[in-house]
Amino acid sequence: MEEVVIKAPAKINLCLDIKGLREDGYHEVDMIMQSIALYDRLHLQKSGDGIKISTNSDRVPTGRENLAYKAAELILDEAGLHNGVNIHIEKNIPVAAGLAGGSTDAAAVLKGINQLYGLNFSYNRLVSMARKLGSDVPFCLQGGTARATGRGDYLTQLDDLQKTYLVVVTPPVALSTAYIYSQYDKNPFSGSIPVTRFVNLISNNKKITWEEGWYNVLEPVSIKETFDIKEIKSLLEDRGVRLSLMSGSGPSVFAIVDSWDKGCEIKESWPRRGDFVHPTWTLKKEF
Ligand SMILES: C[C@](O)(CO)[C@H](O)COP(=O)(O)OP(=O)(O)OC[C@H]1O[C@@H](n2ccc(N)nc2=O)[C@H](O)[C@@H]1O
Ligand SMILES: Nc1ncnc2c1ncn2[C@@H]1O[C@H](COP(=O)(O)OP(=O)(O)OP(=O)(O)O)[C@@H](O)[C@H]1O
Repeated sequence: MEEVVIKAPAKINLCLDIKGLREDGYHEVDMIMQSIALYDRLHLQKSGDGIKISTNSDRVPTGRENLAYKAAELILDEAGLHNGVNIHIEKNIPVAAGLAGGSTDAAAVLKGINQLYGLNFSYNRLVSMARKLGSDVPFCLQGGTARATGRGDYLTQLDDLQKTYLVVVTPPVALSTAYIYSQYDKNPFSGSIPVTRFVNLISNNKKITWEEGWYNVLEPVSIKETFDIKEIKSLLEDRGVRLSLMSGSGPSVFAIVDSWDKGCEIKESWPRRGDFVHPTWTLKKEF
């Protein structure tokens, strides 16, 4: 095989709680993650000399800072291979938007190089590489619906949801995950999110029924940084959605809608010109 093309889906956080600060400086989280049908597409090609990144986006670095580059370097090194790879990232996921764009590209590179060079690394071996690359990368490797604890890298796979339609809205502002977590510490959430209850509800119903209490504790922090989030939430609620929530460290906001058509209707009538409005749906797990 000389070339592979891998789809790299975005994720949303259906809820996100923070339990405290860990000794390693990261936050202990408890969240439910969901992969969605909004994809980057990675084209991987064998090459003799080094790792090269190209992309259609002017927001994505093409050097060592790219998480896809780091993933390629790591897996080639673990395999003891001196060969290289050319990676073209067709970027569709908004950047620095709370949708794990970089993390999913990294996960796709691990899978892609495993296939391209026939390395036969086990899933568990890929997970341990994913952990080294970032907290969201292990989830991006498996997809579907999962509870994530620890740094976000300790996963409990949940049953797949029934196909659920969503709309994701991203304003044209980037938020740094590290900055949002650091701001959170100045005013931490005093309550607690009943994540176990939500996990049980999802497992019993195979869908999200949006009872009281679904929340992302980073949302008020990011709202302070950018008023767009509040405006988007109120526009979504005006359009009849039951609940809208910020994903990850933001600024993307998502809402469940009854049908694909409803998502398209929201997109077509969206009044804020600079926003990225994406009707989409939940995905099932990959591994
Ligand atoms: C906000 C989320 O996207 C929710 O899924 C994740 O928690 C962030 O995951 P990520 O982007 O893969 O994060 P990493 O690349 O591991 O870390 C970026 C920075 O975010 C902060 N960070 C991240 C994860 C975590 N559990 N606690 C943290 O405090 C740290 O300052 C870290 O330096
Ligand atoms: N392959 C990549 N795609 C997008 N951004 C990348 C990539 N590699 C490195 N980056 C850098 O990472 C930063 C964060 O981008 P990314 O899209 O991963 O954020 P995010 O979706 O908020 O992440 P998360 O939801 O995991 O916190 C960007 O500002 C960009 O400079």
